[in-house]
Amino acid sequence: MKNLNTFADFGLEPKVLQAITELGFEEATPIQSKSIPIALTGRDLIGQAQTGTGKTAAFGLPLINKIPKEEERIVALIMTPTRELAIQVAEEIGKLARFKGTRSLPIYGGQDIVRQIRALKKKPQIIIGTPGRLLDHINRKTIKLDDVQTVVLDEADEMLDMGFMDDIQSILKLVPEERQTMLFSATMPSNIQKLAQQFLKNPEHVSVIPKQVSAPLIDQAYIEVHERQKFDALTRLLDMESPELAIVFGRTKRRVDELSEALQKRGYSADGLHGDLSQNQRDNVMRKFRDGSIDVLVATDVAARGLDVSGVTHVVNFDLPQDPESYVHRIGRTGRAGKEGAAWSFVTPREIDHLHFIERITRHKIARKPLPSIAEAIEGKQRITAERILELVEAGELNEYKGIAIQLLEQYDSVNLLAAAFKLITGDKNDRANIELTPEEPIRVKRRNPDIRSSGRKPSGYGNRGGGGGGYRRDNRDGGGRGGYGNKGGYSKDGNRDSYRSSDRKPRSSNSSGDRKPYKREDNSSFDQ
Ligand SMILES: Nc1ncnc2c1ncn2[C@@H]1O[C@H](COP(=O)(O)OP(=O)(O)OP(=O)(O)O)[C@@H](O)[C@H]1O
Ligand SMILES: [Mg+2]
Repeated sequence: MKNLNTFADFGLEPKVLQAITELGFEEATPIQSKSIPIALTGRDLIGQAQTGTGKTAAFGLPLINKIPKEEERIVALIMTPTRELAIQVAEEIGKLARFKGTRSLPIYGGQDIVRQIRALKKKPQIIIGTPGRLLDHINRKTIKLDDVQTVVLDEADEMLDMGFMDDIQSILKLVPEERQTMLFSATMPSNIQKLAQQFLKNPEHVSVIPKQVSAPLIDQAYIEVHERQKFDALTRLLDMESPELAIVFGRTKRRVDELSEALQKRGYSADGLHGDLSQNQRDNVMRKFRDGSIDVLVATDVAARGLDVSGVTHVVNFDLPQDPESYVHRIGRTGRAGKEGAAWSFVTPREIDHLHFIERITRHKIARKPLPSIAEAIEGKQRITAERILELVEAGELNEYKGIAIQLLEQYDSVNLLAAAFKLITGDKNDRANIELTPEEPIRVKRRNPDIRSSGRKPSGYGNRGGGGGGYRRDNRDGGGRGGYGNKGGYSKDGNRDSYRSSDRKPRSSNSSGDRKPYKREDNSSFDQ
């Protein structure tokens, strides 16, 4: 995150600078130093920068700076694709606005609407919301957008994707034409340009994506496994690597449920997140993950975009994602704000082509690593246990336990005693717990025209992706993750984005069989700058 600019260079108000200092931001990140001056002029903006590089503050700071304290109307609107992201962005805005006192409010589906209406009476200046619930309030006339001067679409490519398009159009129609509109994401498929033409006026493009689109501090690896080996591979990996916090992505809701239950059975502190849970459950899981009371979050793509949880050292793609974008965003939950991270993907033999496709589009070679051995897993567990024991020794406060230790040491030698203690702590009583996951179909890329190559820096791909065949059986998916090729969608209107079969869904394609329309990335430049 090296940059020449300090925040003081932008002419931000002292109270805004004070918040920045308080948060410990020393230098502006490249996307911040490039986009803040432009955003402050009021120009429209399309901002692209790698995951975890501070895009939230890049749009948040100019907003906060611009809004007069005495403003009583809603003058800014930020839209996000998921509820968790709306909550998080609202929190970050809240921190940045702490000294200035700018009032912001998250508005998302699943939360008591009466409570939201009450909060809206306190005259927030910035609303951060998911499209469905925003529309709900607009229809009830509890939110009025007549005075909105700035609109931000966070995760713009996701937001502008088909599932949300109609809602966003309806919302933006109600915002005065004389406004500033900004789009941000780490990935900007080229079709976003066309969509941006509808919503933006002569936007400035700010891109700080170097050659590779995924964040540079993420060590990316894959393990070739058969479907039935995946669970053991995961537990060995978790044991070997002992992550501080890990996010494990599964393809469907059923997968996430089964996997988080199986991990719990084996003694891991894990829980699942997907769109079929109640908002209360979702909030609880996120709270537990953020405060470290669970170490492993198992999630569908609902957690792929934007989430910023410090301490996430590992991301595991238990199932490969369909889209390279999704891969970039999923692994971007680690390696944030200058920290390092590790991303592991499980790839079944039939998915190797798909992995190469992801490599090609993201312009990054993913290293192949062997399946961790049982010995490595045991060694990892012992290492982490030893570290924890030593931490306890350093911390002292062991008086209550010293009596028994002394007694035992009178009878047995210390090596045997410690070894037995290790066996007790690390030996898995539940190793034999019978775990059977419902198998998922492999993701398959239909053979593409062999002529297709990267031309210059343009990756090949989307336009030629197979639409027919392959994919997974949709009925089998239990509504999780993304649709097959023809249907990237999977949002309900309230940002509950993986509830695929929500009744209010507007599927893009009426075909439900293998003959789906290919997911339309107009050309191949999805990671173009
Ligand atoms: N200038 C800065 N210096 C240090 N840390 C920063 C700075 N700006 C932002 N951060 C922190 O970096 C983390 C990542 O920021 P943020 O969530 O905005 O990333 P992002 O670019 O939006 O990522 P994603 O594409 O995944 O949404 C946050 O914890 C944020 O507080
Ligand atoms: Mg973000």
